Amino acid sequence: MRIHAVPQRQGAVVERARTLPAGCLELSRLAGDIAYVRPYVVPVSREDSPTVDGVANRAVLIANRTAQLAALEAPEGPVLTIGGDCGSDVAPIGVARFRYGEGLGVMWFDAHPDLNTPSTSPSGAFHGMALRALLGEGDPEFAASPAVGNAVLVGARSIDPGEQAAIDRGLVAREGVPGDRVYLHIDLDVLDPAEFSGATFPEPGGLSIDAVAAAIDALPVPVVGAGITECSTTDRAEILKLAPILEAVTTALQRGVPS
Ligand SMILES: NC(=[NH2+])NCCC[C@H](N)C(=O)O
Repeated sequence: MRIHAVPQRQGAVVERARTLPAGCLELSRLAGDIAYVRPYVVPVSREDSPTVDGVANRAVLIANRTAQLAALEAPEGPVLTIGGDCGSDVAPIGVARFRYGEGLGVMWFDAHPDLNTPSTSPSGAFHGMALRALLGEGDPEFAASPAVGNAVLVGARSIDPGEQAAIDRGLVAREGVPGDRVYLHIDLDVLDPAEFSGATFPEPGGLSIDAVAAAIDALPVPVVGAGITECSTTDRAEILKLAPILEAVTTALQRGVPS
């Protein structure tokens, strides 16, 4: 397997996002130690760019995607992406959708559904639009084509009105396993901030680290890719708490896909 560290912060606009790049690098080191893989750091921009068409830092995000797509050309798989904001998981999931076809489903472990469009977003932050883009909607520049057909939200508890409307019309499910092969997207804000305090956009409540690891261990279908995003802390003790999740994810990825 490969580990791609994507120290992108421009998809988040909160102050705490300033430390996302450093948190990404620290978390990717631990992931590398656990998986015995040297992380590849994708050369994303450290700059900002203006809000265009309702998306903050839009030009920078497009440039960052080009760097990610170049890294995703590597033939060895599967890939564990360590973000960065949740927008850093859009390119790898889009590539997985191409590679694995319609049966690919996405499990979106996140306190937020990330189902905004530029017109419903309260912030202009692309990380809040990431899943909507993967489902083929929102800003056409980012809308996946082919789109992901099936996604399940896990742990969502801070939902904007435009996101609720998308859920109500059945764009995503709230339980079950979304396909015969799955991509795991794990925004660390899915966790209870009382246990892990290092996420960029924490929300009260949430899942325990052990519950997330157990849910991954119990998946009945192959895991073809994964992303762990929104780590804004460099506190070693805090990051070490995440080891059970990294173990579960790397074990699932290394198990591979039966041919
Ligand atoms: N993956 C995340 N941390 N998303 C935060 C999104 C917050 C809010 N819903 C927004 O669109 O701005």
